[in-house]
Amino acid sequence: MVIIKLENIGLRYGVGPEVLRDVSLSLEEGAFHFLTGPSGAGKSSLLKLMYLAHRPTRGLISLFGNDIATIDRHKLPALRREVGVVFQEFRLLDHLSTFDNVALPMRVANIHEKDIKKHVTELLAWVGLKNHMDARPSTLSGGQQQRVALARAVIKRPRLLLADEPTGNVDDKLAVRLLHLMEELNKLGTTIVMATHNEGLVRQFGHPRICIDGGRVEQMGPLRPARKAAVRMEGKVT
Ligand SMILES: Nc1ncnc2c1ncn2[C@@H]1O[C@H](COP(=O)(O)OP(=O)(O)OP(=O)(O)O)[C@@H](O)[C@H]1O
Repeated sequence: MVIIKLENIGLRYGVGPEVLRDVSLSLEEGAFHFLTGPSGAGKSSLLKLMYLAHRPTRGLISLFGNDIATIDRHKLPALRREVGVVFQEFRLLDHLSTFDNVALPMRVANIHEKDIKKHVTELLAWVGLKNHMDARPSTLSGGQQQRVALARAVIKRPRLLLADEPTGNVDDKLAVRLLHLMEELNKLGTTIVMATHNEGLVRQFGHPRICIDGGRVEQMGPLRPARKAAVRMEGKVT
């Protein structure tokens, strides 16, 4: 199944120049792609389009088989809830603790508190934040906040994960650990697009890349998953 499809997309901010031009791509369920390209190339803009945070100036987007231009606006929040997203600026809620930030998507989905406690505690331990569960995000380091943002994005095991440099603020060892977490999620069926400047990680994990330069997709590896997409299963992420 095609998870997201972009056809001849153009995007401009206000009256500025087009920052994305003639972008067409289609991602199959279970794919894992690195999104690479120089600073200012349009990686964040592309991820925000895929999250439906921006509307394209031209072209078509279809998410989980729904044409975004014609879909009933009331259905958009439900679609977005199937997408996990890590923004460069994290967007954590500072009036909530680390635990409550990560628990939020599960609470919105009315999951039982007992299950929330179990899953959130396990996931925060996995990302090395066991001792910071009660901390407010503003008291954490940049790398710690980034891990909270990633944990929040994956806790409900989204169908699609869009991660904008999710390892940009952590050391290499932790970056590899976070990549392993994303690989586990991918094996369980989540389609992943991860923007990164870290060529070492791209080489080590070897997923095909979507390379963007000057707003154009320059080069792409195979868009189908390298291995058979795993069936979605119940259970925990870690
Ligand atoms: N909100 C905005 N308003 C106007 N222009 C914007 C806005 N956001 C991004 N741009 C412009 O769009 C272009 C692409 O920016 P984008 O942030 O998508 O690049 P990027 O590849 O993610 O860069 P980086 O690797 O530095 O994060 C840049 O020229 C940038 O100045």
